[in-house]
Amino acid sequence: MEEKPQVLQPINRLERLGRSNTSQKGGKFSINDFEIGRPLGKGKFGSVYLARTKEGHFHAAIKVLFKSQLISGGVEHQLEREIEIQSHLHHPNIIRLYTYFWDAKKIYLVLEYAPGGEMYKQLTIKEKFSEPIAAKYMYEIADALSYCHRKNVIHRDIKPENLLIGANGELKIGDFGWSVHAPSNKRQTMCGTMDYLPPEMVSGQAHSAAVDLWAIGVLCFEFLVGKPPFERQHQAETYAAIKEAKFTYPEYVKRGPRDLIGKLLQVDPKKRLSLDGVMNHSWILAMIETRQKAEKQQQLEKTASLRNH
Ligand SMILES: Nc1ncnc2c1ncn2[C@@H]1O[C@H](COP(=O)(O)OP(=O)(O)OP(=O)(O)O)[C@@H](O)[C@H]1O
Repeated sequence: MEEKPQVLQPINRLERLGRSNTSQKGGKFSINDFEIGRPLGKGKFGSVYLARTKEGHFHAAIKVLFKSQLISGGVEHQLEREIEIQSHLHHPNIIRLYTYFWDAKKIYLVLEYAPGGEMYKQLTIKEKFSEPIAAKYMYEIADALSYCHRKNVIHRDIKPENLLIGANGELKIGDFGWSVHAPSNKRQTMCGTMDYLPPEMVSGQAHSAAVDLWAIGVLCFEFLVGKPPFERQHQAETYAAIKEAKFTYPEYVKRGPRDLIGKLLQVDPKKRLSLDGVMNHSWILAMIETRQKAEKQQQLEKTASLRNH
């Protein structure tokens, strides 16, 4: 009997992509189970489309990757790890990977759809976030990473480009391409932006889950200022600044966030504030309370204006 696609089952058993490369078709579903909608974006190895299951009309984002491009880019193992890790993570601030399947040429990842789009785009439009919004995002990412670390998963590539926004405006970690199971003794060379690399990775030393603590310190700064703290004209200058955690705050950054960022951007990984410490930081708690009060007030005003009409 054919599987009904309305309830998407998470992956139970990861089939090696190496093997899938030789099989014509595989997985519980096929692309024929979906109606494909508008493109949501394009990555290095393929495109992402809005989609819904033909049965049950369940919305999802389908990432279509070309096997030939994955192979020529030498990233099959990275994808395999991304699938293996992401399929086991179930958290409100992490994009779910529901399932995947493949045909002769392509691999399809069926992902939770994030209607708010890219965090990076929002930050570009708004230039910088208000303190209550930045603090809410910081709480959410700390909560998601705390869940990952408990499962011995280190993300290693936290930056606005890898974050999406959910239906209720919540932060969602959307990309696990560089994540690993801890502990990782590997020296890693990474491509892309260097702005989020911690001192221990810049120096080519072994690293731990504390790399994610450094990255959310950089993220908090970028949320509030609109650019990362170690951005310099030349890469060598960025490296030098990272190694000494040397950066300055614009005047308008207040004491509360300075305290949090300073406690995360510690050169010694052992000295960095824990994720629990982030979630219980006085500035985060105060900002969340401010936001909740403002939302309550808005709700009251809305109810009152409805009553007056
Ligand atoms: N789950 C999703 N919900 C909504 N939009 C998404 C989702 N996943 C990806 N997108 C959109 O599709 C774009 C491409 O995603 P993809 O993960 O392929 O590439 P990327 O991570 O942005 O780039 P790269 O391939 O260079 O790492 C994203 O930038 C985003 O705009």
